[in-house]
Amino acid sequence: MALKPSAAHSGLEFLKGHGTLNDFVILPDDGAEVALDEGLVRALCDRRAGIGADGVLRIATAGALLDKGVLDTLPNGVGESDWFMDYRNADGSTAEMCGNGVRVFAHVLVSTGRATSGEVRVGTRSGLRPARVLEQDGDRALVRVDMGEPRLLGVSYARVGSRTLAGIGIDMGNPHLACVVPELDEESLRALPVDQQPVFDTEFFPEGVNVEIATPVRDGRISMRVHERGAGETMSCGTGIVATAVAALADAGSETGQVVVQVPGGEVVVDLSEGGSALTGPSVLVAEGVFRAS
Ligand SMILES: N[C@@H](CCC[C@H](N)C(=O)O)C(=O)O
Repeated sequence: MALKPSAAHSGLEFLKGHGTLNDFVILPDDGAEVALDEGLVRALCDRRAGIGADGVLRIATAGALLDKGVLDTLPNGVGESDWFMDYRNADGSTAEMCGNGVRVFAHVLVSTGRATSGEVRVGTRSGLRPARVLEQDGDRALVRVDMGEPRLLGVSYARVGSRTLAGIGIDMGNPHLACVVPELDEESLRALPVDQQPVFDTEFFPEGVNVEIATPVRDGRISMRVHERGAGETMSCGTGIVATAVAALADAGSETGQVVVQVPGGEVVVDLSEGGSALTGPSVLVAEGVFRAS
């Protein structure tokens, strides 16, 4: 796709893409000219009246977002000339990070000529997340993202349907409760009402939380579902996948290693090293057009 940076016009140029079916409207808005308020994000993400997505990824330089007051300060490691992934959940709320989003964002930067292949510097509200497009065949790519150090917050609980599940709170830049359930298999995971908002400890997670439920590690693999803050159940969540890989490996007595994570939207690979993590998975661009904002 060869969408040019957006210019002032009556509609909004957009791209649509997904990473393991976690789908995004991408707004090329290099100079941060668009007033991306809650109403516009909701309209874009509306699956009937809009384009439909779990979230919006605005492409702008960090410097432009700073000038326009969207950012108060430059997050850790991010320079003014870096491309910044201004992420919004479908309900219009802002989130610090989106792992699948960074894969799609880096793919778009390379495919629109904003970045060359090699290491792509992606600014996020939780700091710099370098990404590398490992393979690209037009609208399909395989992208690896340096996801930073997962930070353990302690044990908490979520109520999902009639079950109370213990999990580990993990900060991936954004908050997660990763529940690895000992006796769970793929069939019983499918039966859980993950589409309903889980009840969680609001004192432990005052800013809300993304809740993941997963099977234990078997042959280096886990299966996971997620209820995302600000979006409901999604088919995949990159930050949640890394958090859950951390919890699943801890459950198996390890801190480092590789875990293949199966989510409803596909499969990704997590590599955990001392003090770091990486997420490798697909990015697919499916459409481009003009949104007629009313
Ligand atoms: N789907 C994302 C996470 C998006 C943000 C999340 N809903 C939050 O509010 O923290 C991912 O791939 O990481």
